[in-house]
Amino acid sequence: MAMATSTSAIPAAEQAELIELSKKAAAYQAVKDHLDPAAHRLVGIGSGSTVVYVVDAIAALDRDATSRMLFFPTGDQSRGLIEAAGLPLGSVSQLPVAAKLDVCFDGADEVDEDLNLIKGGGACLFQEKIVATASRRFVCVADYRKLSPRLGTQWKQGIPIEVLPLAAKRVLSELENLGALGPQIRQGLPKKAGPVVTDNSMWLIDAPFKPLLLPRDKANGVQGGAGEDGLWTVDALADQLIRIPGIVEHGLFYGKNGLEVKAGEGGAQKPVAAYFGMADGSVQVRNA
Ligand SMILES: O=C(CO)[C@H](O)[C@H](O)COP(=O)(O)O
Repeated sequence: MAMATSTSAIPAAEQAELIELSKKAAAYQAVKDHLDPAAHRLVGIGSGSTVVYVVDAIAALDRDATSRMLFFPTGDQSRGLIEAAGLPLGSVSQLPVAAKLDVCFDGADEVDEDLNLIKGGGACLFQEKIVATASRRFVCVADYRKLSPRLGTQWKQGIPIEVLPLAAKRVLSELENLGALGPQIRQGLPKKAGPVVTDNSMWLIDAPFKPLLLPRDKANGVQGGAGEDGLWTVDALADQLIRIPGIVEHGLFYGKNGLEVKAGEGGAQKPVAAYFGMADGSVQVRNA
């Protein structure tokens, strides 16, 4: 089982620099391996700090090729990145349902052994899910801190859940009933007083759960998985969350990836590959 490399003995400033370098390495490698300038036309651009390097890597490619492409953002931040890089801007609202993006690149807060993800730490997840499911291939870019055996092991602040503001309190109780450990409405302080408001004018709840199981854990005799004692498999919890009235979308990306769905079948949320920049400067790739 691959584990995050420990850097705890390194001074904070050096650690921050290592993290930036690792994000950059992952992003450049992912773009090199998965964006085909000769063939690809429609490209999704996710949100977060690692995606900044994805856009840098794309902007450094041959302009004749990238000017023939359209780049689809997952929110206000990525729209700004695409525009600042002078790349052609698309809009998912104008993309026919039958049309697929060739590839999309996005970050994650945590990635498990089966490439299930937690996303939404940067308050974007709903449009990210739309873009991921609209793409043939979703490629995840991250640094070594995101590598995890099971979701909820490294990322302790909880699963980000986008909610309709008027339903937020009811959703908090429903989450507690499912076993969430102290779910909270995300607050904007120190930069904004009151709840964080998403690009879709919603609020966010961060809902910590015990680490989420994979189907094989149950087969291997681990108890729980369907909510018993607050223990869930990723799929069972994700299916349960989306049934709660007031939850617009949650930050679990799970189920199938773009290579697993049949032609005409949609709904692939998982990446086909995840690129992790490591503390030693290398890039580790987890393929589906
Ligand atoms: O889901 C996201 C935004 O809501 C990001 O992809 C996720 O938070 C990772 O961000 P970063 O690349 O800054 O670590």
